[in-house]
Amino acid sequence: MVFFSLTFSSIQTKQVSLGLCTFIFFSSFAVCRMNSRKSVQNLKETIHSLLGFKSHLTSTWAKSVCDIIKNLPHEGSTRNKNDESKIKEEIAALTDSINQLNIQRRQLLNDLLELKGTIRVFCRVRPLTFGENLGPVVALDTSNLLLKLADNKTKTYTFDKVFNPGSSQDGVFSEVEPVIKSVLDGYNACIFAYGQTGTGKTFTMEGTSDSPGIVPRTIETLFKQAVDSNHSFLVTFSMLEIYLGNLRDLLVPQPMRTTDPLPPCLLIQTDPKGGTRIENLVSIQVSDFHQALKLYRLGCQLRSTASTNSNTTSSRSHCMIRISITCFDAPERRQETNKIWLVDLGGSERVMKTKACGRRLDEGKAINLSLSALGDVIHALQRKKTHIPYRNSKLTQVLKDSLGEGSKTLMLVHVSPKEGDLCETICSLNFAERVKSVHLGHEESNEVRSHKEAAMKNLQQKIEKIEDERQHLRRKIKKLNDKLEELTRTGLSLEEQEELSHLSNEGPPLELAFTKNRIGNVTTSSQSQLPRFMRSTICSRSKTGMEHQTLVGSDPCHSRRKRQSRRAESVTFPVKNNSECNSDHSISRSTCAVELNRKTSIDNDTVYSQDASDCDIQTVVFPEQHVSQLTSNHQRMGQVSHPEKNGSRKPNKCNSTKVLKADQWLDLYKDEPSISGSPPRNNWVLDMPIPEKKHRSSGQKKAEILSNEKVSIYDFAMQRNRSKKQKQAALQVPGRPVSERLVDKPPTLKDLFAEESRSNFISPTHATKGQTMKHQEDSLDGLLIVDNRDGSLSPPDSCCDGLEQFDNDDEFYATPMVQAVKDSVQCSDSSMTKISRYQFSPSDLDNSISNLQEIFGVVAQPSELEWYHKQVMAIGLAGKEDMAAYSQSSPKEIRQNLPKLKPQRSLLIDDKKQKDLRMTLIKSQEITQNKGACYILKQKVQISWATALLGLGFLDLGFDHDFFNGLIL
Ligand SMILES: Nc1ncnc2c1ncn2[C@@H]1O[C@H](COP(=O)(O)OP(=O)(O)OP(=O)(O)O)[C@@H](O)[C@H]1O
Repeated sequence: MVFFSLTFSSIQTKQVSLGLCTFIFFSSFAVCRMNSRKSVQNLKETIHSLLGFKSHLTSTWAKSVCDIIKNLPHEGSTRNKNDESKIKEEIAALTDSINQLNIQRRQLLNDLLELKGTIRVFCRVRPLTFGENLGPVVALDTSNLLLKLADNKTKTYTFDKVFNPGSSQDGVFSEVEPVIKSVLDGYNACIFAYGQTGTGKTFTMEGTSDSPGIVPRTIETLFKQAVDSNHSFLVTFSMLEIYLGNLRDLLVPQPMRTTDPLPPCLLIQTDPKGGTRIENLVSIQVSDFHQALKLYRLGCQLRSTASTNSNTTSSRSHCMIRISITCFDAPERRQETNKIWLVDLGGSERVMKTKACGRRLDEGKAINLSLSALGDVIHALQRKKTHIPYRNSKLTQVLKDSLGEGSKTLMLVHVSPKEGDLCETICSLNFAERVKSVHLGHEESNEVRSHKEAAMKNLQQKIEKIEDERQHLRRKIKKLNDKLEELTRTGLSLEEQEELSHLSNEGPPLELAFTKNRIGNVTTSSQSQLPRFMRSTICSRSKTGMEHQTLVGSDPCHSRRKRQSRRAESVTFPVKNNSECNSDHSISRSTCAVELNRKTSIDNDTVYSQDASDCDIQTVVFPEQHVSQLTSNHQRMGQVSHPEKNGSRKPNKCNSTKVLKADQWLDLYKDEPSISGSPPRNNWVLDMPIPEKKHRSSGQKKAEILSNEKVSIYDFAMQRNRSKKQKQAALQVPGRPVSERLVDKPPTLKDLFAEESRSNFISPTHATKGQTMKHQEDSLDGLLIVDNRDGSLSPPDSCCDGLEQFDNDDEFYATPMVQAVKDSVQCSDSSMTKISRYQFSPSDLDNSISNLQEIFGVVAQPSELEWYHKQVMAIGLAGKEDMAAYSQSSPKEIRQNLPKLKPQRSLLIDDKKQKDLRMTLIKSQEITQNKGACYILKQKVQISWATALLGLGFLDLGFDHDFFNGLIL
């Protein structure tokens, strides 16, 4: 009545009309409700007459009225309850049937896989690339591969499946899929990509954005199957690599500075049940395909790759993805928790062929060793040997519980079609032969094989039939669930619902309005569809219970904060949460990552605390050992875990589970370029320690090298997909002992010499306690040398390591020498210019020395300057014209002509001084006796000289040639 009078008090006609209509409507509805079903039927006419009465009252209006009716408090109807219980019974019966079908399907699938073999080997031939000719590998049919050997000989290999070069990713995955399905049935599984480097292992596993590989497809299939299976699963994702025999977590952010703590080592442990556990490996709970894919891409970016002769983005490690699945409400599964490993093995390579050296060689050797260990293990398993050599490599240790009995193993051997790769192809195929079920000498007869194939086909058909039935039942259950939802939400019986939905058939279907409410991206609420004056106030809302009913009906664990859009978009899969995830536990052991992203983390805390009541909480499972460390981080981040609010969910069995949203984990990488696209692969590795420019003693140097070694695997860690700018910034971090270098730019001999010179060099002004400056009057003609503690002698400066020609001049200068002078006397750049001018001007030695003295005053001793000068002149013996003249001569002629060389402009010194110079140099060689810095100096000069001559075509002039002898003669 209040409403009525308020409405009538309105002056506007329209509102009066609406109010009148509403009044009439409510009255009629009340009467209808009182007069039971018949009255409800009359409602339609009543509303239609009202619509006729006021033509501007549209179907939307009618629908709004329907909404109100639906949300009116409904007096307990027994009919309702009967409907509900009937539907529930039906659903239960159908679920039971599905479960029965699941058991049947599981059994059939297992029989099928047993028939196929628990260890299966596929072979995939890479397509020819541009410029490659047809090679010796021919895929005869779907199970035979022909290899053309020398002398017209051929060999046929038989595999469970052969994929020719034209095979698609779809085709490959269809063969892999049964194994993935068996994972949901509780079996452990391993899928390997094996083969020579550059044959397409990563292509098969990772794929491209256009044709995704096995890993993304597996993740998708797992989630799809999980939804279909009618059970709730907890899925966790981990990713690691085995690089040079070390395990590295690919989901943990890398420390950016040396002061950042290193993540704890990954340790392989065996639990009492014989299962393998990797201590400290991060395991992130994922609730849908997209989250898992993001983590996968993140891991791919951190993987170690490098450019090799065979592949520009060669994987230098074994990349291993672990997806663990736990299901608490399916006792018929083989085990409660099981896992699948997806392994992109490092490429096998013949180091002789790849000509790898240094780290590439070590990587190649480590990969080959572990591959051979893997071959041994699978071979032993096939032969059912009593001893399985799991312990021979980290790879087989990690996979121990996923390779044996009750596990499915799939090996995809990749071969190259190239002629030049024949040897590697034979090696790969022999490896495949070794691990496959059907061994030479035990080949099945054609009859047995055809019988087996028929049986497999039969099983396959049965499975497909069951799949269809399941789908049909699932659709039925879905319909019933929808009906049930409507019942509980509206309180109307099924018949009444039908009536009402019929009423609103002029506008959008009634269901749509509610669906829109549930699908958060259309944020329209039922309220917004009402005429404004009919919308409930805050007080009236609580009375009608409209919102409450809507929320509860649509999503039992919906947050009160109404963040519908996010949920509706992301949650497609029932995920269990861990009730024991309480605030005792914390977030991350990667303190460095937390530190680096502290701000982000704190920001996220707020979001997290809101989200905790939602169903889509993601979990990071950490090992117990790090609880204390995690706790501190957790407290720092201010995150609190909330126990699961959904009572139907079972308690978590992981004691050491902490709660963190996967999104937050990904946020730790927010500074990295987008991880949403296909992971770009680049060639950055931390390859070599870059020495600092300061002068160090050999002791200091050793200490630094040792400390660098302590950085362990993180020296080599990839910081992929970073912009050049970021890399440079990283290089400039003070105190950083290691830095990144491009693999395709190895340090040159010159770099190494320059580095060695710098590290050996001790200027007179920088001589430390252990070193004394001696003036060797008698032997070295006034040369100032450094007497090192170990008895070796060093000149005050190491000499140049090459000659350089100035653009505007016609002379060769030893520029590093000039730099050395600059370093030792600590002169400014302007003085430097003067040095070069004076030192190489056509003046005599005395002039030069006096000029130099003039520049440096007391800082540099005359003898020191003289020493520099003499050396520079010795190196600058040959001018450009002479070089050109000698380009026509033989080495012998050059050797003979060297003494006749006219002194260059910088060698205008008198006979006595020339003699002194020669004496100095000769004595220098004698005294150092081919060791120490003088010897290195001599070698460098020889190298410089030889380089120059080699450049002119005198290739037979080696390093042994005594350049100084040539001078004396
Ligand atoms: N089936 C295929 N279809 C199209 N391209 C392929 C196929 N197989 C391989 N490739 C291409 O060959 C190149 C090398 O492949 P990939 O990097 O996957 O080799 P790999 O075996 O993983 O090498 P490595 O062991 O050195 O990491 C890539 O450019 C890849 O796209």
